Amino acid sequence: MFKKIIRLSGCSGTTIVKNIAVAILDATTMVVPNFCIFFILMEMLEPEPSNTKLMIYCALIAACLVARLFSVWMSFITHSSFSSGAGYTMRGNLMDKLVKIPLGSLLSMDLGTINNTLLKDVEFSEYALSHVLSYMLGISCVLLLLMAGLFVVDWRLSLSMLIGFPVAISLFVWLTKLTQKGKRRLFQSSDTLNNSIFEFILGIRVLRAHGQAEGDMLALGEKMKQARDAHLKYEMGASLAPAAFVIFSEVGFASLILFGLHAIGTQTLSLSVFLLFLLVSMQFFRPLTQLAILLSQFDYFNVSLNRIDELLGEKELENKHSKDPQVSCYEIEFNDICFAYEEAPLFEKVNVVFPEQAVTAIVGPSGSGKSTMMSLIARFWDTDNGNITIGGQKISEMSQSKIAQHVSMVFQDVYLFDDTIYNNLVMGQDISAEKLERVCRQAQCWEFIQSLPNGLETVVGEGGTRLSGGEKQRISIARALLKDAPIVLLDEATAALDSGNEVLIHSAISALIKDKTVIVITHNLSSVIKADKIVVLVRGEIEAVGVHDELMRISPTYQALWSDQLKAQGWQI
Ligand SMILES: Nc1ncnc2c1ncn2[C@@H]1O[C@H](COP(=O)(O)OP(=O)(O)OP(=O)(O)O)[C@@H](O)[C@H]1O
Repeated sequence: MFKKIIRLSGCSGTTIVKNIAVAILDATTMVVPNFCIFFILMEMLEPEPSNTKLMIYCALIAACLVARLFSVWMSFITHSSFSSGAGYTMRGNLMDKLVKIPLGSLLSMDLGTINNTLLKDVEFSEYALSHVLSYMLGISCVLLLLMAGLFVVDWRLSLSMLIGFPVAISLFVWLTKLTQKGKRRLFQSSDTLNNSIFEFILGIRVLRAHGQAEGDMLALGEKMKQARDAHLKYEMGASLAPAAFVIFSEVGFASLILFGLHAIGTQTLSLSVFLLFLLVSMQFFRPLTQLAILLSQFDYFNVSLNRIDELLGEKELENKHSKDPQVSCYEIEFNDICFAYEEAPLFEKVNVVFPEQAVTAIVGPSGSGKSTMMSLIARFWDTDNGNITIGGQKISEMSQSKIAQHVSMVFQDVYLFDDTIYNNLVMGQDISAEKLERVCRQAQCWEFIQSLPNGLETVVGEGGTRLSGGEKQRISIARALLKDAPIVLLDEATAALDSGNEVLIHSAISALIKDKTVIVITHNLSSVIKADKIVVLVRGEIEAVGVHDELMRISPTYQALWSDQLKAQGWQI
């Protein structure tokens, strides 16, 4: 476990040595005065006490008090800087990991679990490193020093003090192991509840519209109860180990008194030594209770560390070459692509070319793999076999940032950040005011931005909640236009818009796709008639490739899609 702490916290050997040194100094300043008091008492019981010796003991006590001020201050600084440094490193590594794992895997993870790991587990680790680990270290040093001192004075009494330890330690380890499952259950119930709370907030509109405002459908009440029960069960189980440890180790106190009285009776022990043991045993058994509680908290910390470690162990997108290959043309090619989300393959040896500076439409029934094709081009997932190339260069050898430079995407669901329209548009790029206005006009969003109270400085709310669907869509097109990437992927970009918005967005899209390699997915077949190439996809297989007239002759699926669309247009509400 210590290896894991060092690995995950990123702390150096020097930091560990510093922490241990401070703990030893702290413990020494606590233990030495006890023995000095004993020696002062012994000296005073002598017929002629030595003033020099008494002065030395008093000076030692004073020196320990001064050193203690320093050690307390030092331990506060070293432990806090260790724990906050470790928290910073863990959070940084986790964020770095989230950037490197395939987007598809990331999106399929539970939001509640990621949130709990990034916030709760890291926070608890910080707390455990600054409070639990440091106190454990300090208390252990005090106990070891006290015991070493006592062994020097009288090993028989020392052994009698430790008589209950073998049983106490065995019971502690056994009971701690027994609560492992409870700990996992506690974390899982917290993740599940957290996830449902996220779902509740994100889906609040749907829930209210369906009279589910109290979240009954998500069984929030039940999940809260489960979290409460898991917590209660864990607390009850977790308190057993420290309780058993304290009870059995304190048997040593009774054994010390019995053995001490017996030894005094047989005149093999002096009263002063017995008094020393009684005095020091108070200092010994009290911190032992604290140590037992800290040890069980430390075990809880172990679960948090494992969860952080698990997330850090998630598979990353592979980058086979350190240098990004140069791309001079933007034709996209699928060569023998095999891909499966889970067990069942979706694509098996798919071959298709998306020509440069041409519009290719992908059509096919729902679930045939159209969006997956786009996700693979953007390298949200890595393929299981085969290569996707841009201008002949494998995308598996390109970094995420390089692919992002080549590819712009516009989806049906637009996400805007809770920031100004300006920042949502430029996305960190340095763009001149003239260019911004020109692009916004092209994307048909300049007028409505100007009509907002703060224009470009208007804050849009989380996810862009203060804007309409059409407004958000035009901003996302302006964003893609500003990026000016040579490849544009449009996934149902105009679905769910009213006809007024659709006209505006179609003219915005025309500006976006000019002279670009464009791949478009749309259920509105009338907009694919003019496409340079149409790919018909059925259950992950390419049924036919061609232009509209050809496909109307050779592709049964394309004919069926048209026939369905014409029927749907005849529908009346
Ligand atoms: N993240 C995922 N994990 C597991 N399976 C997935 C995932 N995303 C999609 N699928 C499955 O892969 C198949 C293809 O999905 P995809 O979204 O690519 O189809 P599509 O043709 O774009 O569908 P639609 O037209 O309805 O949007 C479907 O069976 C879908 O259930």
